[in-house]
Amino acid sequence: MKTFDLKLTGGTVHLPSGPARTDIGVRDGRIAAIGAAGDAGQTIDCTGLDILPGVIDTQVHFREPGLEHKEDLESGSRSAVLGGVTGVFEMPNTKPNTDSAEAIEDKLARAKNRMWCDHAFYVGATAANAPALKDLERLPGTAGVKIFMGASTGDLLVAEDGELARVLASGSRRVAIHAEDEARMNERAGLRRDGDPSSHPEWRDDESALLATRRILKLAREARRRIHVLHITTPAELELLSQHKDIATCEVTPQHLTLAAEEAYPSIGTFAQMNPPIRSADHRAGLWHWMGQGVPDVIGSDHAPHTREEKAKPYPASPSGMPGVQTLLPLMLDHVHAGRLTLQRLIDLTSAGPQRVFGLVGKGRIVAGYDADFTIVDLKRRWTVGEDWLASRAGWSPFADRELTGMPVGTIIRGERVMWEGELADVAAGRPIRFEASAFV
Ligand SMILES: NC(=O)N[C@@H](CC(=O)O)C(=O)O
Repeated sequence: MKTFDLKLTGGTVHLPSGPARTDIGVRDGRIAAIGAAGDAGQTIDCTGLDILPGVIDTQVHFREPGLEHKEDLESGSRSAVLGGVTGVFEMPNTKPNTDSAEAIEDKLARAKNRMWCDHAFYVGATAANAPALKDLERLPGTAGVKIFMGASTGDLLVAEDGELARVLASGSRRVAIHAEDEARMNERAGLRRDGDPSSHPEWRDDESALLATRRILKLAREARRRIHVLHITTPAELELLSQHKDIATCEVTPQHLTLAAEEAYPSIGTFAQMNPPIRSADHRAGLWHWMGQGVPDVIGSDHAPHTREEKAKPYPASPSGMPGVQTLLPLMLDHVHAGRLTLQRLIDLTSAGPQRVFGLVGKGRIVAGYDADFTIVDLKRRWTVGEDWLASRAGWSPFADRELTGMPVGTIIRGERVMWEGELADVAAGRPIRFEASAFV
């Protein structure tokens, strides 16, 4: 019998202590040894490549059930592994909404043998299911509860303080929040200019986001509940969140770190429309400032696919959201190449950060005993994002034709080579992600 099932040799391995030129031995889907000698059933030569802990994207919308013309669990997760992502948390604004035990069980059944990466599903909060959330959030394969404070794609919405308090009082896990203030946005609806998506950030302005974040922080403190504020778009929110680290974590997205209103709306119009909106270059600079201060905990893609035909409708009939799970890591590697953040910080935001924030079992670090999840990258490769490379059913990306430096070459999940140089394995074998007991207290 061989010592290992799989051995990765010759690569630069990004351990919690820092990068090291060493071999990794994998047995039974787990990391069995770092640096030890031994023979293996299969060896992958990683010379010249960097081996990162598997990238975990904690915000994707894969649209199944009900909206499969935009995406499904198979196409969305194929897109994920092609982009080097080994695990995803999938959002509840499907049709029907994922807001019950039946809906979670249905998604888990659909995921079996069809999802390429490991996965967990959020349960959507509503005024009606608030009492049940304390049980729903404990179902195996559940990522926890998601609250939409402002209306976006779908009809999940919990906007009133009383309702929000009831949701926060039901359960103990960290709750993911879409923080935009519904009442303020309703008052400002007249600011939307027909046919002009550049009015999107004027309507859903800074204050709409800041007000919602301020409200949820207060309610979370009263309920003694931990929260995770998704897709932050304003420096003011990051400054505020920096003072509430004991109960609040937060996410930034590659698109808010990369795009700016001044260029995006004139060039791609409604295809740049998302919630919360792409804002000005000054906002983008502010997000990078707070990135440098270590405030964001995770980077999530908010992969939110809609078809070209849907996106081409005139604003504001056009839906909000853009695909992104496949370009998350490539864009961020390009930012590393440009010197905007270190590779070590990126690893923290995409692997160790999600592990810490959500309490994943055996994922997020290259440590003996952990799942053998690796994202293998060529930091020097210069390439152009081609539409034929994109696997999302949406079929487009705001980043198509962009020249980037740094590319995911391989995706290994629990010791299986799921993607190598753009080629997929024969079978999709993603499994539900498990969570530590500490995630529930
Ligand atoms: N981000 C978006 O603009 N859209 C998301 C919903 C959401 O997260 O707001 C979608 O599901 O389309």
